[in-house]
Amino acid sequence: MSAHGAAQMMTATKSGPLTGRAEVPGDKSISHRALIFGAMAVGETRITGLLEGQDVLDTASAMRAFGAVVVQHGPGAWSVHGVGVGGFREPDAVIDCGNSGTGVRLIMGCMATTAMTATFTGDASLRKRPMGRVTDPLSLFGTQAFGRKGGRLPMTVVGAANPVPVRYALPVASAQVKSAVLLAGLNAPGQTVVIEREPTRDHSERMLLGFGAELTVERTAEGNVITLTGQPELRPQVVAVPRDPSSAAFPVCAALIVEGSDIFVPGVSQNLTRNGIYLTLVEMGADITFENPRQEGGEPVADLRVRFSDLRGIEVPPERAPSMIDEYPILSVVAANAMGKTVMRGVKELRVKESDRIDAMARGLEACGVVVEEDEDTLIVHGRGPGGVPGGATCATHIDHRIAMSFLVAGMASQRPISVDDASPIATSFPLFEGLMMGLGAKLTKG
Ligand SMILES: O=C(O)C1=C[C@@H](OP(=O)(O)O)[C@@H](O)[C@H](O)C1
Ligand SMILES: C=C(OP(=O)(O)O)C(=O)O
Repeated sequence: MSAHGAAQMMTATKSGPLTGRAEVPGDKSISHRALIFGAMAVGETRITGLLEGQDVLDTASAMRAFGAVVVQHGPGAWSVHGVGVGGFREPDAVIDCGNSGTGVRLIMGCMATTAMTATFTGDASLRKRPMGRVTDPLSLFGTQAFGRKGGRLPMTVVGAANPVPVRYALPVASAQVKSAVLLAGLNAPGQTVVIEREPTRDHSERMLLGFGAELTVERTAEGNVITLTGQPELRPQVVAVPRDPSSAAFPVCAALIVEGSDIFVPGVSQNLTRNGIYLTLVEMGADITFENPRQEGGEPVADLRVRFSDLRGIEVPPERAPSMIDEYPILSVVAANAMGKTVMRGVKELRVKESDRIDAMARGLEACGVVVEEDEDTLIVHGRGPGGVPGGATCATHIDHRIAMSFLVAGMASQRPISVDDASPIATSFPLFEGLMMGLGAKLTKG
């Protein structure tokens, strides 16, 4: 929801060893999609492990506004009575996607090829983010969009009454844009083709297949060519949402930098389009073991055992960026606690997330006594070695959950405490972060 409540300052203080079991919540990307695909299927989809973060709750409200019946049965247990592809009804109020880029962009896609009008808005962070990257390809179907200057929310989208299928090569590596085009293609006749040069998270493709759509992915010299046959009848599914590797990265990275730590993080998705952070941490010398690898809910998962480690800075391969795009803020905290410098190139997409994440991390790390270099597409962190970050600063979080969690993790290992000006956005993706981290031994205090 847009109404951003009172700011909640929070402080992290040097913590003893982190130990125990960290059960992180359900995957945010898969949770959004389970609700959306459930709403577009005919009949009842059952979901377990749904992330009950505000981003996902806002998507649940939006699906209700379009006519689906979305019910919570217990913690993480939800059902969606879908209305079928093309079966959405026109919402009678503005759709408020709160803080969620994934929510608004995917929902624009799924209504774009139905003859109806919907107006979208979000919080102060989401209203700054570019929507043209989605409305440009949607216009090829015949959809119209009227937003503020620069393609910003609030925005009214007029769905195409007679959509045509499209062939679209993604100009940016974005699973949100890919998914919006595929969702729009569902209600267009014929075949919609999306070409992605660099692979991005593939949850939409997996889920479309699971819900019974006809979809092929061809790996060619120009990248992945994804072909979707329009106007299928989607069959309702039972969806078990695996634990979120992006959320897991916070306790994992905290354990790596807080001396003496040894934690267990069960059932974390190891989807290859999401596991870049784990490859990178292992290259830096992290002591992580991936135990009991198995399939859960159609995704590869493993249990992670993580111990405090002496880490070294590395060059992160730029082509890895799409598979760890949300993890650069926490990686830069790990880098500050490693020996030597860590070079992160090809990361300009970070500038259009909930905040400009390169700027937010660079300014905050500098305030904590860490030397940082940046340009439009690059972040370089000069490591100070284990426990070497001075800290003693209050960092601005800019309505960005990942910036807030990153600096709180930094404060668990720094010499002096680190505060964040507002921890409330953490509720968008990881509502139980504070309790979970304190349960492991982290020292977090409000104020
Ligand atoms: O499709 C998704 O669920 C997401 C895609 C990524 O965004 P982009 O598509 O903008 O890279 C990621 O940053 C976001 O947290 C979730
Ligand atoms: C970028 C993120 O989410 P979204 O784009 O959905 O707001 C994120 O969760 O880090």
